[in-house]
Amino acid sequence: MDAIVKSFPPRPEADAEQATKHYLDKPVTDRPSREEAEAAVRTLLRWAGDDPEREGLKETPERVVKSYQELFSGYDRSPVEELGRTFEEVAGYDDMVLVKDISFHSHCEHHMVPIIGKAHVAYLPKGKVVGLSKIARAVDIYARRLQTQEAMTAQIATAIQDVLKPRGVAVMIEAEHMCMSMRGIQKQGSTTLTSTFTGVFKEKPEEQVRFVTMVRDSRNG
Ligand SMILES: Nc1nc2c(ncn2[C@@H]2O[C@H](COP(=O)(O)OP(=O)(O)OP(=O)(O)O)[C@@H](O)[C@H]2O)c(=O)[nH]1
Ligand SMILES: [Zn+2]
Repeated sequence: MDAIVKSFPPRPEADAEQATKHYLDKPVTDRPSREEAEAAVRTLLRWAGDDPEREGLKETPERVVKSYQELFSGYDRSPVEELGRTFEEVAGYDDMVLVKDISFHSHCEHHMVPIIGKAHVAYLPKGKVVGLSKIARAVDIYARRLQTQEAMTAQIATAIQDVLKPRGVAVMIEAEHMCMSMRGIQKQGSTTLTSTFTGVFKEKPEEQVRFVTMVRDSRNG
């Protein structure tokens, strides 16, 4: 927790509770050196039963560490910062904004194998809107961390609710977990659906229905 607090200074106006939430938006841990990370990959290669010194694997630890930097780049980026760039000139538009079929690749925190899916994110604006790409960026940042689907769904909704303060947020994620298809129970093609609602979406079931219908309709169309 100390490392987290030090790494991400609070905005001056934030009170203590908000500030804690804000830090958690961008977790930071004490990182090993690149050399230590490469040594860990060599250990795993040996654990898998191969020889890290053979020609084809010589540069693999370096490649794996580089690819981890990309696959887990979400730890170095802040969804709150991305969502902070809002604008108000939308001619009074205050109905649902839905960004659907945002494809993502994540990794499950239990097995560190891929979760591949799509996120559908909607909000009901109150005064201000956010650039559409910023919603997809927020999804991407959370996806590029170790995740459970439930946590990722909640994190996206909370970030949009906290930063944009809209009348409500709806998030639905559908994903395939490779830890269920490649190993373990080995069920290919099963999809997990999660959804979460805040504000008006939470209070009014008809708004939830409208969200789900729009997600489905846009898919069929
Ligand atoms: N709720 C939830 N579970 C997940 C997610 N990703 C993976 N899991 C599950 O996490 C569980 C971990 O179960 P454990 O019994 O601790 O680990 P395991 O022996 O590898 O489990 P099996 O996958 O059943 O072989 C499994 O049931 C996975 O299917 C996720 O995003 N959400
Ligand atoms: Zn898993």
